[in-house]
Amino acid sequence: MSKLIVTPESTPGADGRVLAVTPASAGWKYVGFEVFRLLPGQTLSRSTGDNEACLVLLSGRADVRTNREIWVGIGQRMSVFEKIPPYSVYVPADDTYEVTALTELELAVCLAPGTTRLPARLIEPDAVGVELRGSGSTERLIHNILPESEAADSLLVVEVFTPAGHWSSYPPHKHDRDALPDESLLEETYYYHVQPEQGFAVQRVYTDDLTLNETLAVRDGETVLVPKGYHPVSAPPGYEVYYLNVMAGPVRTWKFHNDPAHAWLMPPRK
Ligand SMILES: O=C(O)C[C@@H](O)[C@H](O)C(=O)CO
Repeated sequence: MSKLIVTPESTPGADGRVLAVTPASAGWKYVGFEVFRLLPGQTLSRSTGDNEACLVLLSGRADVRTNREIWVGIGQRMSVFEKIPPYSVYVPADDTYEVTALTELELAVCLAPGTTRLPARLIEPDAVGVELRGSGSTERLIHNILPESEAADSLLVVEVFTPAGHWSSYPPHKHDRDALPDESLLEETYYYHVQPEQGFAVQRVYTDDLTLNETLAVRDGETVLVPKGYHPVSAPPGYEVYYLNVMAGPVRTWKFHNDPAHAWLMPPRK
């Protein structure tokens, strides 16, 4: 198994956690990522410490409380494949959160260093930027949950639906050099769901010199680490692919560089 794939636990821990990526486990500096599966009535309580957090209700409904705020009965979709934007909660560093599941809940906790103390806030579905990107067999649906136009210290969070037989994160691009204004350095995680769930996605992660050159078959519930390099994704015919991306780095901006070999595939800018 590739070191870039993180597999979930088959049984959740006592706190409901099925998957965890930390900077230490990934061998990088900024991005942390966890997935919890909570049963109705189960509560997850955490302090954010030095990190800011974006809690994404992937599926199910919950009450969410922070030090100063409470949101009751949030969440709408019961499967990511309903393809409606999710409810999310931004929690700054030095705060706490308590999530009580009202239904079965799949919760993603996206983490990165918090430097200021922005107020905690609810990100409602209406505030999520919905975008159709690409055309033909590269058309995919994007939900910009926490883009750089919205306040946060480090985190960028986006979810992508790739129809069966389509490609996304395509043409291949990378963001692994702190060389603004041309390119930003962002670590990235990809958390996958596949429908039907026996399917798989294919993701290639490679650098120009091919010292990193992996082609991964990724299953439902797995996470791919993208520490550097280009990282295109393909959804096989018959299998719809969902992923949630978390990105963070020294500067909170997404400036990517296309693989020059394939940049000709980029649609001309209008
Ligand atoms: O365009 C897409 O299909 C999604 C990607 O941009 C993805 O969010 C990513 O690779 C970000 O670097």
